[in-house]
Amino acid sequence: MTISMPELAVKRGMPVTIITGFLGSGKTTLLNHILSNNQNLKVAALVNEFGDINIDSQLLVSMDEDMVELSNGCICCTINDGLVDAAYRMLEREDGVDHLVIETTGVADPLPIILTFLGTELRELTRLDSIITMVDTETFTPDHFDSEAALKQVAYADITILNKTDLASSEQLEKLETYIGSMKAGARILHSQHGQVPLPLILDVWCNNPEAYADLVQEEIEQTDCDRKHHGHDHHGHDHHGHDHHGHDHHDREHHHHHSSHLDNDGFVSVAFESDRPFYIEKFQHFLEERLPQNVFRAKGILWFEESDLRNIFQLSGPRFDLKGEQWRTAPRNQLVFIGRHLNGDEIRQELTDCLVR
Ligand SMILES: Nc1nc2c(ncn2[C@@H]2O[C@H](COP(=O)(O)OP(=O)(O)OP(=O)(O)O)[C@@H](O)[C@H]2O)c(=O)[nH]1
Repeated sequence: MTISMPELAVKRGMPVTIITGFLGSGKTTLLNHILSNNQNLKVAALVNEFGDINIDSQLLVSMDEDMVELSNGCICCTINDGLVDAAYRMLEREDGVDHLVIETTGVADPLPIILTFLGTELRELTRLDSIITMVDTETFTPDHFDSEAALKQVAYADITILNKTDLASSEQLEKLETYIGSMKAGARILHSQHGQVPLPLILDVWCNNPEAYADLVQEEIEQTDCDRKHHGHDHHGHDHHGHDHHGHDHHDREHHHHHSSHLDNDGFVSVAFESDRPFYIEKFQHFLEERLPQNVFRAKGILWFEESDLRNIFQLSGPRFDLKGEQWRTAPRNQLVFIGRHLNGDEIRQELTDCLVR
């Protein structure tokens, strides 16, 4: 097979790990654990985030910046467009990368990403090592948040990590383990708190079996070849989407792959807020406790308070939130993302504006 990239001094067979899991389940926490404990293994990460501002990149442990690539938006399209390019950049690095880790957004169906590795020219250059699915043991229930994506994340897992065991009873944990075992015979299941699992259990484990999706892979290969014919030598040929002024994707169904039917992120939307003015701490706290819409499922951000010299990392996941202070490394500013169903962005932004110092 010929590849249209001129510079082909790339490494072959690079192991790839996909970390998936629902909003707030602990994907970034696991990635940080990997990046802090990888020792001699050179790990590069691709992080895809749902929301218009990249908060995750700022929450990753300090490391060689070139080793992390980011993108925002709907994973079905955006990452596929950029994924092949980004993977190539990693493969071509002169100083070499030993392992590629991809963190999906919390509302992503992992299948299109799996198929991108198995069904495009990347299949000759990479080896899908495993799909790891993080599960929040405290909040996950068999209705999987009414989200098709959440169900698929569990269904496609090669390794399931039942995370946040500190927040769940042993009964809850046992029930969840039985449920997941019933969905997938022979599932590999690990338990963790803050993603702390021994890396030899999750990296270079040869857990993915491409035969499991052989038919879909075959279709993807045919589709990719067909795209290539129609789109000249563009090596991924996913020329099927545009952005509106909010940076959200519009999908052109005509060219859209059959398996990327997960177009609406299961109804989840994200609302971003940024400001160069600080919040009054009391007003912000009042907003969180009294005014925050019930349907906010997840929020995260970097907060600047009038009353504090610290950069406050804000995390809200399901029923709980926390703030952690650390030193600013940049000029202070506020950056926040709220994620949920049926959110009224204007209302949330107005509430937040009212918390700012004038
Ligand atoms: N108590 C407890 N909190 C945890 C654990 N693992 C992660 N968290 C917290 O859960 C919150 C969400 O974790 P993240 O790693 O950001 O989750 P994520 O899956 O990357 O979230 P999205 O980016 O929204 O998809 C953070 O506040 C973490 O500190 C755990 O085992 N126990």
